[in-house]
Amino acid sequence: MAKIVSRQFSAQKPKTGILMLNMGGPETTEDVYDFLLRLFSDKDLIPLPAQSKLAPMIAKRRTPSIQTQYQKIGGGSPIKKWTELQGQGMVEILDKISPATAPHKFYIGFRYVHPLTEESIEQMESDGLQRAVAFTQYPQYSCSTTGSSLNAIYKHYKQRISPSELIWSVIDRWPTHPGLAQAFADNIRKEIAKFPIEDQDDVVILFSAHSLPMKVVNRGDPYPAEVGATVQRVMEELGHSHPYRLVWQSKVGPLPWLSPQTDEAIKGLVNRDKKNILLVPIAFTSDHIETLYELDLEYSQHLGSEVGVKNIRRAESLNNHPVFIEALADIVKTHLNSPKVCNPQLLLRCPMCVNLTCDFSKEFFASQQKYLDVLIDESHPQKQKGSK
Ligand SMILES: C=CC1=C(C)c2cc3[nH]c(cc4nc(cc5[nH]c(cc1n2)c(C)c5CCC(=O)O)C(CCC(=O)O)=C4C)c(C)c3C=C
Ligand code: FES
Ligand SMILES: [Fe+2]
Repeated sequence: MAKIVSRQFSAQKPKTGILMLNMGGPETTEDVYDFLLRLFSDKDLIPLPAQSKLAPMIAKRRTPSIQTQYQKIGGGSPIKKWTELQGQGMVEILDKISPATAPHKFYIGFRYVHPLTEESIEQMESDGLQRAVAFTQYPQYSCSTTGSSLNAIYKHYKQRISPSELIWSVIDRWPTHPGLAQAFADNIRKEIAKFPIEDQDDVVILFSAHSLPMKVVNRGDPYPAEVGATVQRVMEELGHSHPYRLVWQSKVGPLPWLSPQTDEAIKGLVNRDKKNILLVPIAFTSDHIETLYELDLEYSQHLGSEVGVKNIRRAESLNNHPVFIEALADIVKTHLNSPKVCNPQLLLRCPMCVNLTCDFSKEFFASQQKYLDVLIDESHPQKQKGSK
């Protein structure tokens, strides 16, 4: 369908909307069931037989234990608070460094809690933006995370009756952005400095990322390689000051997942007399249950003393690190300056993908290119006249 690209923008009205995509987490223990229900209903994350019947059963069964975990970290997930701070900081910088696309407004699009991606899209439509950027907050691309959020945008438009006025483009991954690596390196240096001085040279850096089922890895999911790329950039930034490993946490269910598991790696290192360990959550940018519960309580406190570590600490999550916020703004500015709706990498399906939604969703984003071309031509009238 044709879109009207020429519109007047007043100083107050946002011109560019940035939809910050993430999974989200329950704000209170009362929200846990709904969070789990949406998560287990997501066919792009966990395809289950008879999903609409099984999802409520599994969600119900898991709710009490997940509620206990959230209770132990203060009653809920802080992800919305951090995303709001990150978004606010990012648009303030963008208004300064990218005046041509200002005013910028950020929106939060969570997959499993409010504000849901679909709700924020409708808000963006009614705000009458000139263009909309889907900006994943997962630095590394997995079809189970960013892919699922992008599929949700496609599915929303597929069932939407009124015509859309938005021109969508996508920032789908940024695993090696220099600001991301610098912010991680800064938090690592600060945390190593908190080890007893005589132990600081002995520290092993254990980068820990959420694991993936081997079925997903073997389908050709890009996430493991991209997490590895982030680790390499961070280690370069640190001048390879310490030895390190990349390990995987939060396996769910009985099937094989990518390993070594973080808890087993801690045990294995201690058994090999490496007893000063720094844990670094590398695939999520703000605090969440895996950092605050799994890494801090389960591994650092309980497992650590059980297996006899000397010192075990965790690097702070990026949260509102100023270098990280600058990086978010820089990623968006570079994207807005580019004539492309997305990275060519987004348009390639996994070699073993059997999910047709991936195909349709990639087509949907690729189809936005013709509208973006018109918008770019309209914003550079001299270029249009001057050249052939
Ligand atoms: C980059 C991070 C993540 C990837 C990749 C990922 C893949 C993935 N996850 C599941 C299953 C579950 N994940 C659950 C929670 C959860 N997952 C991530 C991140 C990634 N998941 C986070 C940060 C969280 C916790 C949210 C929080 O508030 O901290 C859960 C629910 C919890 C539970 O029931 O144990 C499930 C289930 C799969 C199957 C998968 C890849 C296919
Ligand atoms: S599962 Fe990766 S593109 Fe479909
Ligand atoms: Fe997960």
